[in-house]
Amino acid sequence: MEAGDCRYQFRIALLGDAAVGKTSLLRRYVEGGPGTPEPEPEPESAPTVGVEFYSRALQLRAGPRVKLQLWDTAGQERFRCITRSFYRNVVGVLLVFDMTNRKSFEHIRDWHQEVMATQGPDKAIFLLVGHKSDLQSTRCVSAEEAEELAASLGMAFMETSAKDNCNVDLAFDTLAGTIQQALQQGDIKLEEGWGGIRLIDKTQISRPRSRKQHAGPCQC
Ligand SMILES: Nc1nc2c(ncn2[C@@H]2O[C@H](COP(=O)(O)OP(=O)(O)OP(=O)(O)O)[C@@H](O)[C@H]2O)c(=O)[nH]1
Repeated sequence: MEAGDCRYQFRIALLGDAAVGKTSLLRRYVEGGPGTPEPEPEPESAPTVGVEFYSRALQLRAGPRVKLQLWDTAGQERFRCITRSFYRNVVGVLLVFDMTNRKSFEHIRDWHQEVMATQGPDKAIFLLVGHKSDLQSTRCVSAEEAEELAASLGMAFMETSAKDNCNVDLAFDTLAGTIQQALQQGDIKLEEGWGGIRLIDKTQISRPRSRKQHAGPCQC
């Protein structure tokens, strides 16, 4: 599906501690869409530097086609000055923790607070993601406590695995569907100068289905 067929662009960011699996989850989603071959495994997983961009077009079940512009942010603290500058212009956020890393779960409230402080309340739609669900034997966060946290922050919770390709499409599709619903109901509005949601110019030349760019070095 070409991005030129899409009516809206939704900007979505993945946030969470370093090494929780944000890049792997995103690559699995972008490269593992319908009709595409299985993604090549990463030769070695290098930490994200600043922010990297991907995109994928999606036909919403009850709505138009949308282009998801997906921002993979670095979890490392030293890149925070770059990643923070992107929060204001997102409409959707996947808050990702590693189910085998308790600290990454405990930091979810901080990540949520970071976005809320930048955006103001009621702007972004969040989804809490417990990642690496294939590692059940070393899991140290229960589904119940993750659901409790999600409910207290007003979002849904989902478990995913990039390794097993479990719930990967469902997580992104659910978030995009919730954004579309909020747009339809007027809970989120298209605003001049805000990049979270954009109407796509139909005269735009179609671009390749996915691409990756680097946002440049940290200026801290
Ligand atoms: N078992 C398992 N390992 C995973 C999964 N997803 C990612 N990993 C591993 O987790 C490690 C970190 O993955 P990344 O995708 O680089 O993590 P990240 O959150 O993007 O890290 P930063 O860029 O530093 O913020 C790598 O060794 C991956 O192979 C998964 O679903 N299951």
